Amino acid sequence: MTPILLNCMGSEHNEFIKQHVQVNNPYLEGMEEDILYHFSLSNRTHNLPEMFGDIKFVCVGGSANRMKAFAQFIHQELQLPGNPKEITDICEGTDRYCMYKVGPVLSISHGMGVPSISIMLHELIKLLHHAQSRDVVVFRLGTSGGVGLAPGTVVITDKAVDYSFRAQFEQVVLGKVITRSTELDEGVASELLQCSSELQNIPSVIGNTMCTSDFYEGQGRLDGALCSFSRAEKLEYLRKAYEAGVRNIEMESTVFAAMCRVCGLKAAVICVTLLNRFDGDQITSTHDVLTEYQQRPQVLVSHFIKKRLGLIV
Ligand SMILES: O=P(O)(O)O[C@H]1O[C@H](CO)[C@@H](O)[C@H]1O
Ligand SMILES: O=c1cc[nH]c(=O)[nH]1
Repeated sequence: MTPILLNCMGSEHNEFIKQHVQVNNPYLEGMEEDILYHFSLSNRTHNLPEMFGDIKFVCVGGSANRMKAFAQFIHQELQLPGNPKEITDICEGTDRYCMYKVGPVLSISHGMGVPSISIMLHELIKLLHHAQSRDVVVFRLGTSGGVGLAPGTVVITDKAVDYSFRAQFEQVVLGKVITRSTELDEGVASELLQCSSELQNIPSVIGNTMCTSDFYEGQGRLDGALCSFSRAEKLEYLRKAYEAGVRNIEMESTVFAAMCRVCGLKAAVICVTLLNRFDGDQITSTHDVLTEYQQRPQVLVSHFIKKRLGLIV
């Protein structure tokens, strides 16, 4: 039964709603088969409860290589049997996204930008629903441009905000704009900050994250193929963003927060900053430095998962 239809049916049902993933679409119920096209999976051809029913943590990030590396890393961290190098891509039937399952952890890539992550999230949320997964926490592990922070700082998002610093995501549906809230789970964010204080070399802050639909002009960069503003205008916009609590800029957080929230999934965004945007636009750190920065959100979330699983106190 689709939880959303049970909304007014008493406390037992409310408990069911809290734990399960709530797809928000009455038409799904009547479909004989649901093909998750971009994952190359279907609820008829695959036993989704058997494959994914035990998932408790989903980690998503833009790059396929990063999410494979994360899957191998968490395999080692959880000391699971088998060779982490031999983990296979569940979505190998498509080259849109990659997906690895490591015990109770799912690691998935989502590409760059709101349209790419939103397609992935529709299919992920339906997958978790078909699999009857319960009590799932979803993390976005990403990279970002810092606003007034030293490169390498990990930002745990308080609110995901749009270009006007509003905690909302606008989606055009049938020619009309639908606005959804982008607030994330406060408890998970503070648990993550606590985890960072227990680790060495993961400088972390809680702050707002601005989500844009472009890396260059959309983030106020002066180094794109097009630039329609002055250096002074760029710095003024970043100053206003800083005053509104923005500490980093990336390209997926608002739709990620909005979709997880509507579907009853606890979610967090953890992005490392690659540069301080007050100092420049080009990413000049060496490959090795950038690789180490990108591991920081992974180390933080691994600590969180191990604590939640009771593997460390
Ligand atoms: O590092 P990822 O997760 O891809 O995230 C950030 O990096 C990409 C831009 O380089 C955008 O997708 C942005 O959100
Ligand atoms: O400046 C940056 C760096 C990484 N990702 C972004 O979206 N912006």
